[in-house]
Amino acid sequence: MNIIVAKDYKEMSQASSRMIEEQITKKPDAVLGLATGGTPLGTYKELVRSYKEGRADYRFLSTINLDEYVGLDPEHHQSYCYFMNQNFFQFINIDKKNTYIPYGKTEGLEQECRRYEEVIDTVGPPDLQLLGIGENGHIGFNEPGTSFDSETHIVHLTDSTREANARFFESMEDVPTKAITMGIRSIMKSQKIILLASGERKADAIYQLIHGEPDEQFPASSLKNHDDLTLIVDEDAYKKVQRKG
Ligand SMILES: N[C@@H]1[C@@H](O)[C@H](O)[C@@H](COP(=O)(O)O)O[C@@H]1O
Repeated sequence: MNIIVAKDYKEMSQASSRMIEEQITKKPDAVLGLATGGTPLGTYKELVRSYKEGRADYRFLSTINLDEYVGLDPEHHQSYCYFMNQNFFQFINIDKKNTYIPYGKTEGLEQECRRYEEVIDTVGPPDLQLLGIGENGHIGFNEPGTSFDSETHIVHLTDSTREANARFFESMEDVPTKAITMGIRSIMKSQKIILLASGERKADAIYQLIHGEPDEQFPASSLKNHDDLTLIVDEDAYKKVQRKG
């Protein structure tokens, strides 16, 4: 595992966008695995800047997102589809038909999971997967206890994850209770993985990721079995590692 400790959120975002840009420069038709949440927003901002300044071209790029809420229309303001358009896709020259996000509004959820895993296997697997991390160690929406052998599946969100995401909704009742997520095995199919973490809120999770053994009770620890993992964290998220060594 490579670890890059950035001074703050901005430097963390710059370091991750640089790695993504290198990937696209090397392979313009690369496939990127993308994440939502607050953490990667700065990275998307930097990538938009690169496009505007003529340093990045996304014409041939494909993207595969990690997850989506069940029951939300893609146009819903809190859907991850909307998030990606609002924060990234609308500002760059990506071909929208090459952007993949699970469809959460379907009646046939199991079928949607199988379809999505096929997308990962045929369009992807991603050359590079960007990840955030939940305070309880979740990646995508893979909550503690998820099998390391899991592929795309439906999850019941834990109260702690719903609470952490409630800030984006009008009230806690509006936060969906289920989501479709790439599984741990699906995520591990990527060639390279970058995991981002910022802020003291993530310090315990980063400590456990670095020092713990792979354990299904802490989903991010599965990544320790990947041979090309880079953690990019800011000093606040790295605080506990630094303090305890
Ligand atoms: N499904 C997403 C995850 O992909 C994300 O990593 C996590 C952390 O979010 P944040 O980056 O806002 O802390 O939130 C959600 O649960």
